Amino acid sequence: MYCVQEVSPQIFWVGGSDRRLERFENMFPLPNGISYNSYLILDKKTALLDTADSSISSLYLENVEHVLNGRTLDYLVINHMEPDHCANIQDIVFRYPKVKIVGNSKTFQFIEQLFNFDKKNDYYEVKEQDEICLGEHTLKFYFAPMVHWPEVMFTYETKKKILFSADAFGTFGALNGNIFSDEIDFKPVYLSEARRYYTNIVGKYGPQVQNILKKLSDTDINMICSLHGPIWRKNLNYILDKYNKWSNYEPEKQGVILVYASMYGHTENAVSIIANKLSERGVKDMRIYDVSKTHPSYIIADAWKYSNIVFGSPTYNMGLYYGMEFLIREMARLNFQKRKVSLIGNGTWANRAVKIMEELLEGMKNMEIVGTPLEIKSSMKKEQEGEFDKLAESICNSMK
Ligand SMILES: Cc1cc2nc3c(=O)[nH]c(=O)nc-3n(C[C@H](O)[C@H](O)[C@H](O)COP(=O)(O)O)c2cc1C
Repeated sequence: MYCVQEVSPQIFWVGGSDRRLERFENMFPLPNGISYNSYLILDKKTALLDTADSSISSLYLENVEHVLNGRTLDYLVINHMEPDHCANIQDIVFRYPKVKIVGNSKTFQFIEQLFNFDKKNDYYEVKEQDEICLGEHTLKFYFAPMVHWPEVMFTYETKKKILFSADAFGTFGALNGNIFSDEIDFKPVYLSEARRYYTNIVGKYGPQVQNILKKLSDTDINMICSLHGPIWRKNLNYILDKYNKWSNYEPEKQGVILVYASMYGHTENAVSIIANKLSERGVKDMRIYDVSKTHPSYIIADAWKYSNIVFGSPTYNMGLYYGMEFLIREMARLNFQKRKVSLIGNGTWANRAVKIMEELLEGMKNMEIVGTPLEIKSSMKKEQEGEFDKLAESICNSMK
């Protein structure tokens, strides 16, 4: 049976959640599932904003049919062509053959690449800030290229001041009956997953996120409806402030995460010793991660949050232990920047770990090496403790 909620009079959430999917994009673990949001506006004309993933197709189509209650669908607005949101386009255009498909030139290019139906005559191409009047509600389109994909646009409903923001402001995590962020204890339940979603999925495109935030800075917004996760209708500045920080690559917190690779425990031991020394000097709320144990998406999310990172890695076949190399390369690929980094390298006959980590970091913007990198030979010895004290001191000073 259908499962929908009213977002505002005449506007309905017709999406659904998938709690079975193991990994988003077949890559990112989803311990709490994910929601696929879609919205339907009933006015003189009807408009559906985006569709949903194929995993929830049958529920989704029933939801749309239920809310339309026998009416026809006039517009299908495509803010984002990624398959987790556009998978039901074909079903929608076949069920509602008079529907106009609203998008930009890139949207239509991607539709033709992904699908095999020919509905060119029903394309309704919009340009930046074009408007479509539905009756009392008016949709205004703001292009947000590369706020994940090049065709992305945000749709702003001018009467109720609702921003339909595509993937922006989205989060991992299924919806659990409550679809509004103010009905949920957002911070403990969703914030870390919102950060993990942003940093890993959209994080590379910080400048593009800044562009759309600037473009909309004079626009009154009462509600933000993303394609994933809860809707924002209260305390919007909270999530806008997070997005501003995240897209500027600014840390949310002065603090340290320590990330290590270790086969036999000696590099782990060195990292634990530094963490203890930092704790003795008053550093609070640290995180230690083993790259072989924790999925990189979690480490990247916390790296975005904290000001300082300590990387510790063994040398492996004259290279860097590959979990560590993968992680740092992935951070670089995501345009990660503006952090203070300290290094610990380990090796038994030719220690190359520090050198390689330094080279990888040199390719990233505004990464400052804090303290003298530590090189250990196989295992940490008492005679080296002074160097560890100095490194801990430098890290603490860098956070003042
Ligand atoms: C497959 C393999 C390759 C290694 N290659 C190197 C190397 O090229 N140079 C080197 O100095 N040590 C090398 N080592 C030794 C490790 O760096 C050493 O075991 C490590 O520093 C110990 O740290 P851990 O106890 O944290 O694993 C290698 C070890 C293994 C198992």
